[in-house]
Amino acid sequence: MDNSYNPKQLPSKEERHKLFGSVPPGPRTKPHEKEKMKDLQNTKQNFLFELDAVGISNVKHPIKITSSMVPETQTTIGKFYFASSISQDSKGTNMSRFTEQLHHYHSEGFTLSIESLKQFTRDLKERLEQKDAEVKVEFPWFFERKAPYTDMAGMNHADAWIHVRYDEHDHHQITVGLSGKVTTLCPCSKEISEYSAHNQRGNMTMEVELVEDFDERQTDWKAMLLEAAESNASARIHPVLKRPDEKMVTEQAYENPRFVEDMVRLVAADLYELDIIEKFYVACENEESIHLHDAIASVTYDKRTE
Ligand SMILES: Nc1nc2c(ncn2[C@@H]2O[C@H](COP(=O)(O)OP(=O)(O)OP(=O)(O)O)[C@@H](O)[C@H]2O)c(=O)[nH]1
Repeated sequence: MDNSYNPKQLPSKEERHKLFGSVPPGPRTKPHEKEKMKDLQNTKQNFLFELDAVGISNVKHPIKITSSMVPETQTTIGKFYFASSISQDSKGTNMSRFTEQLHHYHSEGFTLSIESLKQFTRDLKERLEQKDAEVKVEFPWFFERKAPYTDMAGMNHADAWIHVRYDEHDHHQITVGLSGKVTTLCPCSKEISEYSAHNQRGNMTMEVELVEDFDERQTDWKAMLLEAAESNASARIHPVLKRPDEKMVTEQAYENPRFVEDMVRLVAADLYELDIIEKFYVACENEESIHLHDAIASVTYDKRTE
């Protein structure tokens, strides 16, 4: 064992790297210049199958979003998925072009919206030289919430996502979603007990396909989905509650008991009534306070099949 190194007189960084296994660079025989490099991705040959989606996922990037609720603008973290189909005769896609375009949009001060993602997918299709392109972005959305009696405010959040697909016929398919928490009070427990009723935190997930000409300036889809979930729950979730507020939400929950089945049906009815929605999926997952397991229910409905 070589104990000649004294921690108080460390070897140089280069020597330390050698100590831990770094070796000198090997001979460089392949070209450095882009134009001399082999372009495997663009090899044309019969590669057996056309692919539905080729791209990159899990791309975290700061994004600017707007809202009809306070705060009206905010910077949050988007997690992106980018893809396009590729033909049978194409070996691969040029993956650097996805993040290249994202950075370009970012440096131009882009605000994430359905409209900007429609443009983004059109540009992406061109940049990739493919027949379609899609982008999905998930992000935490923050909104101010006031207590029902004292009006004391705090910040709540929900997880939101937008998925825009641009196809070869120049059409956009727009899907948006929101996952947020509500309070639910058990109707069965209320019915059978002499006192009280157990309640839980319910996680509502709504994913809807919007009409192609949906206008975000008329409707904030995040606020719309949040309202569909919260207005049908036993009570809303609040960051700040003083005693008069706590009394109000407790009584409100007791007056509006909900099973998971009730939640998804009531939210489905609200979404059904909105003309801007063509198809919806609604799910409720209750973190039961009297069990270790959760209670779940979901419904999918496509108005176009009527
Ligand atoms: N197609 C493909 N590329 C990959 C894969 N894994 C890594 N890469 C990427 O290959 C990339 C090289 O990017 P390209 O966009 O093809 O580079 P390029 O040909 O110099 O770019 P252009 O000038 O846009 O044609 C790097 O960004 C790697 O991330 C893979 O499984 N498939």
